Amino acid sequence: MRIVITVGGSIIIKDHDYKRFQGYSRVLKSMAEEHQIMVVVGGGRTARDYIKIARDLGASEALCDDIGIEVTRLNARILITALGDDAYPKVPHNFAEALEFSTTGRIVVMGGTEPAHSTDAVGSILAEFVGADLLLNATSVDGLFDKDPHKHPDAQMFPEITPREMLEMLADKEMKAGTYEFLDKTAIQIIGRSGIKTVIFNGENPENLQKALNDNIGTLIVPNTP
Ligand SMILES: Nc1ncnc2c1ncn2[C@@H]1O[C@H](COP(=O)(O)OP(=O)(O)OP(=O)(O)O)[C@@H](O)[C@H]1O
Ligand SMILES: O=c1ccn([C@@H]2O[C@H](COP(=O)(O)O)[C@@H](O)[C@H]2O)c(=O)[nH]1
Repeated sequence: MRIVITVGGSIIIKDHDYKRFQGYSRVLKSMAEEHQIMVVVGGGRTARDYIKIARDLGASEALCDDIGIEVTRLNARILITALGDDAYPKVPHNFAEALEFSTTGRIVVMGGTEPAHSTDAVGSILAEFVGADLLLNATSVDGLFDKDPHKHPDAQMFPEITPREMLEMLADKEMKAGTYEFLDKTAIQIIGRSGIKTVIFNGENPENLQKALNDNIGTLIVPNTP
């Protein structure tokens, strides 16, 4: 299978520990023995810190986004470093490059592309662009809940949800650098139109990347009903 995996900055660059990158790299290498793997890495707290400095200096939202993109690409380079020869050595800056690099048979790792969305959106566009069979969204919570589980202990996780239902949940969320909500609108719209099978799951433990392939974990995004 051709699989696109988005790895949240919230989990991979959580504590700036090289062992985390080693953990993800081990599992990704093992998955790449059977599947074609393309990875999109998020920016995490580091991106938010840099975006805040830029915003406090009066930078526009687009410039703040661009700074966030730089951080995601830096995180991608660190994962490439951990993967060694199993990864293509350069971070693609667009989808055509990502597809071209993937023809080498190596794992492709990228960060952001252009302003105004999250790396989750990059993952969904990449999945559509390369015709992926599966999009895995590894994040810091067990799946999509009816409200933020970090703020509401009574939040309930959806085992399944449609893109349309997700968009209704996000209708009045703001769109600012570093604050794109958990799977932003662009990501959901692309998942909706491409109909790609998508699983949102807790990727704090790298083994869950493999588990999300076969086991019933997290939230499955199912196609909209007509
Ligand atoms: N309805 C919801 N269901 C699940 N999580 C939610 C929801 N609303 C808000 N969140 C928050 O979204 C966070 C995950 O988003 P975050 O932006 O950290 O994602 P990420 O993609 O893993 O990391 P990063 O954006 O740093 O790359 C969770 O920690 C949770 O607190
Ligand atoms: O294609 C992209 C990717 C990212 N950004 C900006 O960077 C931050 C960090 O990315 P996360 O996916 O949220 O970790 C994001 O909030 C955007 O501000 C972007 O503009 N375009």
